[in-house]
Amino acid sequence: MTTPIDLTKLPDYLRNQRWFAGKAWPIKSVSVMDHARIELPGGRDFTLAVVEVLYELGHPDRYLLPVEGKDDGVQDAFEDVEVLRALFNLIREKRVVSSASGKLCGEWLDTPEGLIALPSPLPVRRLQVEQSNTSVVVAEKVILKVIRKLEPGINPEYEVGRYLATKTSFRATPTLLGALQSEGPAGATLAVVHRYIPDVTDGWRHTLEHFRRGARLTDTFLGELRRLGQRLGELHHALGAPTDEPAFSPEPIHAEDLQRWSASIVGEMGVTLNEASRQFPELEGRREDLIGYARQLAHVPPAGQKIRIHGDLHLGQVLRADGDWLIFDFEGEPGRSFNQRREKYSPLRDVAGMLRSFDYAEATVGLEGQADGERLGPARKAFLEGYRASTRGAPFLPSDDASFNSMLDAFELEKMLYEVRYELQNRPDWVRIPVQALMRMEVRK
Ligand SMILES: Nc1ncnc2c1ncn2[C@@H]1O[C@H](COP(=O)(O)OP(=O)(O)O)[C@@H](O)[C@H]1O
Ligand SMILES: O=P(O)(O)O[C@H]1O[C@H](CO)[C@@H](O[C@H]2O[C@H](CO)[C@@H](O)[C@H](O)[C@H]2O)[C@H](O)[C@H]1O
Repeated sequence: MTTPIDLTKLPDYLRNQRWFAGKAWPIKSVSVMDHARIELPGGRDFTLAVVEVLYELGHPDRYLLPVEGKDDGVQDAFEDVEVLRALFNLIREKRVVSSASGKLCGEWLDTPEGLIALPSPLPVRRLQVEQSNTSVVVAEKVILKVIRKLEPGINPEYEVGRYLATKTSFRATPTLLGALQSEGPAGATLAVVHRYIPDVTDGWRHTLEHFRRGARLTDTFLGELRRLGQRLGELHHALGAPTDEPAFSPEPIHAEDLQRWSASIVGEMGVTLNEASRQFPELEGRREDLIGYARQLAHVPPAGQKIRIHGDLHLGQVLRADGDWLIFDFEGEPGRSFNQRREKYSPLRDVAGMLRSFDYAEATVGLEGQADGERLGPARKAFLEGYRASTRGAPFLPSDDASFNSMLDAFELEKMLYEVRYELQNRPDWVRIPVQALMRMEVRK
């Protein structure tokens, strides 16, 4: 199978794409790992290729490259909605297409939600949001997300979505309906399909709206945050239930886990403070206290379970629809490998992620000029009340408050360090938000 891709043009082409994450590094070479030709109506076709980008330094990256057969250079085939429609049909019809070194497999789940009636011809519209992937809404009922930057291994968004849809009754999420997988040496999840939720707003925008209203949060909004905590508790019950699927079966937290997590936070602290303290020298003065904080985790009496978790929970990962919350995007933290993201952890890591998000919301309205008020404390309290009420007695949590709080503090610290690294790389103007949180952190007695 020959590919119509002109490899000499690819480095320049890639550097000009919004979704290409390697803009800062000189490219050594680009090669096609696998490619498949997919037919379109009217005798046309397009090529779906997996390309590997080698840099002069560092690890190679893989990208999904959809190209239409043009002579005048590389043309992104996703500009053509017919191409996205064809990909969706491939998934919906569970088709298998041979590729140069493997195959592409469309998968549609045999669940009640999968029995969705769709009109013909299929109306397809692009999602009007800034994103690194490419999403389209099909018939206002489903959303197809084609993934641009590919990671080898099992994609947790697919794996967790599939598990929730087929093995649990948790439905406070846009249900996974299907996926496109490539099999062979370039094996990866290329696309996922979920139920589309109309008229949603994300939790980040919704929370900012409330934080902007004044010094105090309304009882109604605090009730909503209690409900958010409850929904997270329900997610953890679903992910923490006994199962014979090894990837999801809960495991006891041992002293070695706590020591490993503690050591990992100490290691991340070293890397993060070295990177950040050039810009924020005041952080150096906090290094010892913060290390002490991370070390406390190693001395928590082992209790509770490690389970699969959301892994990157924040207000942007929850949707508000019909007066309730949906939790979505189970991809995990983009800075970690799929294998790291698929590890089991204490569910308190998700709780910590959401608590950090309230701090971001408070800092954001502060930067906008909103006067200090009584927002952050009550928001945290309401969310934690909801979470604790729905997880009372759950085997995945430590039963005593002291352990619960020490673990939560350590995971909040871990998230702050991650955020410093994330912001340094992506939004330098925002680094001060997690840096100020690190400066404020107090050791709980
Ligand atoms: N099932 C859905 N229903 C409605 N809107 C959605 C759904 N999934 C995602 N969105 C919207 O699309 C945006 C981007 O989705 P996301 O899966 O986070 O893409 P990416 O991984 O490319 O950032 C979300 O912030 C949300 O506004
Ligand atoms: O791309 P993802 O949504 O998976 O997550 C990454 O980007 C997030 C920013 O969009 C980042 O979240 C941080 O900023 C949020 C406000 O924009 C805030 O609500 C979060 O608490 C804060 O962590 C996330 O960490 C990163 O993984």
